[in-house]
Amino acid sequence: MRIDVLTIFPDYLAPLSLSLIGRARERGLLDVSAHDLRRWTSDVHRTVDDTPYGGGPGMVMRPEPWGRAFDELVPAGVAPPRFVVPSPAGAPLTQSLAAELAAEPWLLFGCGRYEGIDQRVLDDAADRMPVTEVSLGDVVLFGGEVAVLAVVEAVTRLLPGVLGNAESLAEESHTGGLLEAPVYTKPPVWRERPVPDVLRSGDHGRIARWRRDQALVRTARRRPDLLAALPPGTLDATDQLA
Ligand SMILES: Nc1ncccc1[N+](=O)[O-]
Repeated sequence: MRIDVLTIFPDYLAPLSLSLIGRARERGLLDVSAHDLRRWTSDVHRTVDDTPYGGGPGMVMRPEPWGRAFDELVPAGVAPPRFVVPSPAGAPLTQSLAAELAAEPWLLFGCGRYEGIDQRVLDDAADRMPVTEVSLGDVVLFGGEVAVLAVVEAVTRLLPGVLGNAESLAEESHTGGLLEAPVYTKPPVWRERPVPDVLRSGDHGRIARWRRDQALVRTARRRPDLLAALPPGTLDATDQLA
């Protein structure tokens, strides 16, 4: 997968060189480039923003640098990327959206700053590539960079070969629609708190049942909305929600 990020703070994307993502890049599974949007400015002050038409606080990102960046990065005649723009006005980032993005060969991320990006940038982009505005949550951040780190992590860990142990993909929260069960490791007792006996019983049937029950209870308590959204038939007669 090829990933390009347009930002005025390329250093914000430095964490993409660390850990699993860094190793995936070294192994050629990922090609990640952060581009300083100011590279496509044309004035001595390398201006990227201006005051909003119609008044209002703050500044808006001007369209010209974005347009020049698209012209260079996405020339006519090449299969275009999917343009992903983190924004509080975007669709919620979910595991299923991450899986959808993980199927794309090329993602171009646009990091908004200030009060946002001139709408004509998104309109111009939509003329040449699919555009997806995505939100990390109903909270306002300073800009899109932190959200890009989160989206890139959610997407790239789904790519074949990036995670060492494919097992962990199967047993995690939000994959089966439920929150995952609590996890334990050594020591068997810590500050007089024992690990639940069932987990040390070696009885894999009982362990799977216990984990499912814990996941159901947790989901019912913390995220009843997820329970309501479960596809029909997910819960069976053996599932207890209390
Ligand atoms: N919530 C956000 N605030 C600013 C920029 C991007 C955001 N987001 O969620 O992707």
